[in-house]
Amino acid sequence: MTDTPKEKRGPLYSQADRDNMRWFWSNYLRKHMGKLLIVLAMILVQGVVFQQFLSMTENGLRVIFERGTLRELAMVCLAVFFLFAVRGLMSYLVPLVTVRMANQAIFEMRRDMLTHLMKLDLAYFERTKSGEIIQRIVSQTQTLGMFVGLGVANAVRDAVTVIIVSGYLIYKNPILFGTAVVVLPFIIWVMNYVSDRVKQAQGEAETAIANYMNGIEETVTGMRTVKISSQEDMEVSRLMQGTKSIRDLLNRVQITQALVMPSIDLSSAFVYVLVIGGGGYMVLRPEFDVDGAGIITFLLGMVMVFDPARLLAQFFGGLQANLVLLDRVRGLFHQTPTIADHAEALAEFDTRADITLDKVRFAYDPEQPLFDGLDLTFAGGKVSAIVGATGSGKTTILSLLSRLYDTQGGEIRIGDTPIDRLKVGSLRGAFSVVAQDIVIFNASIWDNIRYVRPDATEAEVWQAAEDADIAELIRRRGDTPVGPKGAQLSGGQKQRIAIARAFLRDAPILLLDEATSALDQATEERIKAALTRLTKGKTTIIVAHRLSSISDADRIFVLEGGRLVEDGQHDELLAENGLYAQLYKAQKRGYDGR
Ligand SMILES: Nc1ncnc2c1ncn2[C@@H]1O[C@H](COP(=O)(O)OP(=O)(O)OP(=O)(O)O)[C@@H](O)[C@H]1O
Repeated sequence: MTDTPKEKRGPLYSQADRDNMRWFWSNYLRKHMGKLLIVLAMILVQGVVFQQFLSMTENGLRVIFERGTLRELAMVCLAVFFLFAVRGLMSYLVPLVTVRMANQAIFEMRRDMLTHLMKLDLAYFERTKSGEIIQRIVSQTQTLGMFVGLGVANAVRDAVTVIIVSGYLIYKNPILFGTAVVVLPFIIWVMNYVSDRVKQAQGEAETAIANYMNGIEETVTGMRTVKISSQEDMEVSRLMQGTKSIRDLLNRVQITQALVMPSIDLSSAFVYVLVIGGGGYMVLRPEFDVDGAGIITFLLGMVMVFDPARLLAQFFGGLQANLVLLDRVRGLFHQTPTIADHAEALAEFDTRADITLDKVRFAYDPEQPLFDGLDLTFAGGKVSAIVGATGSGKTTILSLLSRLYDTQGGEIRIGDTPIDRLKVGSLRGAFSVVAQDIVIFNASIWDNIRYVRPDATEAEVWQAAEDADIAELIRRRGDTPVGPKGAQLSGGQKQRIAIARAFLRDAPILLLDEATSALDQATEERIKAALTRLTKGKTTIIVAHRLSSISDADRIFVLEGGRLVEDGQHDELLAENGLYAQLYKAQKRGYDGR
């Protein structure tokens, strides 16, 4: 899973890249236009400082070589010092503004990402690796922020310096400058080559890192299985494959980027030779009217152009990598939820009404439909149970009721209202759920229970904890967090937290999916009385394998391979002598040891 497939190489500055930059600009930067203009002004001052420095140096050299006095020389030195002090001040002020601006942009982008993430369908999280999501929100946004905050500001400063100083050099000696520019096509070619390769390698590196993070997460969270099966060495070698491909990819990115500097150095050496040779020739030939001070200053100017040009070239290499990141980050916003509020969605509905599945069609995998026209009605205010072999679709029915997935045909109604005409929040607010896969956060048991109703009073939380028979454990553990995913708790303790949540939430529709399967008989008996109180007057749907625990349900639905094969009360179903009776007898034999 840590293999990194070779990705298709996209064009440089593609339409998508331009769209992404426009998106970033209009959402996160344009609002800081005022500050950006101030930054630009400061950057212009920095460029002008260099031009002034050149002009003063030329004058200073003439003072030295020709007619100068010590006083004049001192004045030139003072002025140069002043100029660089101004440039230094700007170098401090520019990041002061840009860094805050970029961090604010990243802050807002993360806020938008998290908000958007919460809206996405459950299906998105089932097909997307968590490492990929974490990487987008944590490291890719961070790198982008640093790039925007410092990288772009420096690049603008360097570009301004190159333009102003080049402009000045063209003005002073267009022939010599024209000679120097011959290296430009070579530099552009190198830059394109590097950018192209960086873009592809960066894309592959990001995918490899996402897989890697996911692999580590799987290993760490599955450590119990790893240890019991003595697979530590296999896990190390599996993760080392990812470690290796990241090393190789980063080598590729960075070694390619390292091509930039020597090519610029080579070009600058070429240009300096041209300037010294060509300039020297001009000084020696009277028809050019150029003196030594002019040539030395020109050479100094070229040095001052090449240094920022080098950084600028490096910036364009980095820009490709960051465009890849921007594309990944924005990719999250391209994911759209399908389960969302209808334009005229209702907030109020009769939560005690019957719940009807009417010709429901649903498939996780289009090739293998699970329900193909399922009809059944859960009576409002009564206890219904769904039984059937594993994989027959029991949990899926519960998921469809609360719109964790949408049906692909037919409809589900509460009373007369189809559930997709209700506000998703109102619909889900009507459910208390004890699910099979209980999610426990690394907080105290108390906080874990209160999670489903943060406004509950202390007394209400204690009451729910007492009802679920977990209060004693809370008293013993106090505020100690329960470990990642509740690792320090037993299965039964986790289940009791989930039951306490259902008590605390006290919503009108109760879904219990194998809610007491991990409890010992004595604890189950203790909780059962409280659960019976809880279900009073509520529409309750219970999924259970242990048929003895649902024998007093008002109605039992028996599923087989996504089809409803029987329904009725316990005694009726036994009398029918069908699938339910078979399952019941098989379990009874199992318990009796016969
Ligand atoms: N998120 C999912 N993505 C793809 N397939 C799924 C998903 N969840 C369940 N399935 C498949 O759908 C079928 C029904 O699953 P479901 O969990 O509803 O069965 P169940 O009757 O509740 O089983 P169990 O008694 O084992 O809990 C199974 O074949 C399962 O593999």
